[in-house]
Amino acid sequence: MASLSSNIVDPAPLSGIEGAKRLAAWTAVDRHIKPEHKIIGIGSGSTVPYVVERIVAQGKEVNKDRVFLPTGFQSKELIVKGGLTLADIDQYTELDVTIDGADEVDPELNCIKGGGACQLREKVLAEAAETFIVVADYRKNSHLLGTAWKQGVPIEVSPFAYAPLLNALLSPNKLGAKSAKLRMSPSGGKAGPVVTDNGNFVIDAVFSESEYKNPKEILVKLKLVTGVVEVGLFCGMAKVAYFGNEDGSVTALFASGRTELIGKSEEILPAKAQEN
Ligand SMILES: O=C[C@H](O)[C@H](O)[C@H](O)COP(=O)(O)O
Repeated sequence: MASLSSNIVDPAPLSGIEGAKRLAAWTAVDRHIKPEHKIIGIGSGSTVPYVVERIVAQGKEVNKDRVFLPTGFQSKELIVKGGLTLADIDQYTELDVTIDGADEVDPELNCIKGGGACQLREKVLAEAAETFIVVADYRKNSHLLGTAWKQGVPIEVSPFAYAPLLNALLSPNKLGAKSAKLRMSPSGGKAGPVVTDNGNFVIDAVFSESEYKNPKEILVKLKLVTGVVEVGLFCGMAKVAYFGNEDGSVTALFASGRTELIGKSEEILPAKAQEN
């Protein structure tokens, strides 16, 4: 198998949270995007640009035979601007690898996703991939969902069904969320609710600690509600989650329960070399 590291050029160093995101993203790309991988899913959020950056750095030669599937408008832009070949799930129904960010990840690799309202397409590309990898900074590495990400589970809902869903979430004898609200556009944006890439609304619902201990149960009960398009709980999907740490190391959590601490720099940031 050809090595890719000789094509990789180091950009300017980054520190803090951004540095941690980049470490996680680069480690995931170095370990999981190999020359034989031709159909690749690109997730959404602020960590994923570093994924694309590292893939682009693998060079034109290896990327010319690959196609990249986006999970939304943002990743589509990243793919196009990176000079990579854009494709869609209706052309390629089976992917080699999908790499995506997460809002929070528990020790069993259950994830809350959808902080950027992309969970539907993200889940489709995660499910269709042979390998689904999560990348995040250390703040997302959590012992229990709902402790680091407090704004709730993002639920994409058909606009027609949002009011009854909100009512059911807030009713103790129905879905019994602790709180739930329709996600609104931030001030200065469009007045009114956030509208997803699929034309739907998002409700963020907070659940109790005991419920977060069984995220799959929350997922199943929400998915049975008519009008719910997708729930931002990814259970039993990721093979590995990489968390960039403040000290320049990366923690890898595997679906098997194994944890690996990947040491600083040399392995992760290969020496400057020639780009194609
Ligand atoms: O809808 C958005 C996605 O699920 C993101 O992957 C998630 O919000 C994590 O984003 P970030 O990398 O910005 O923390």
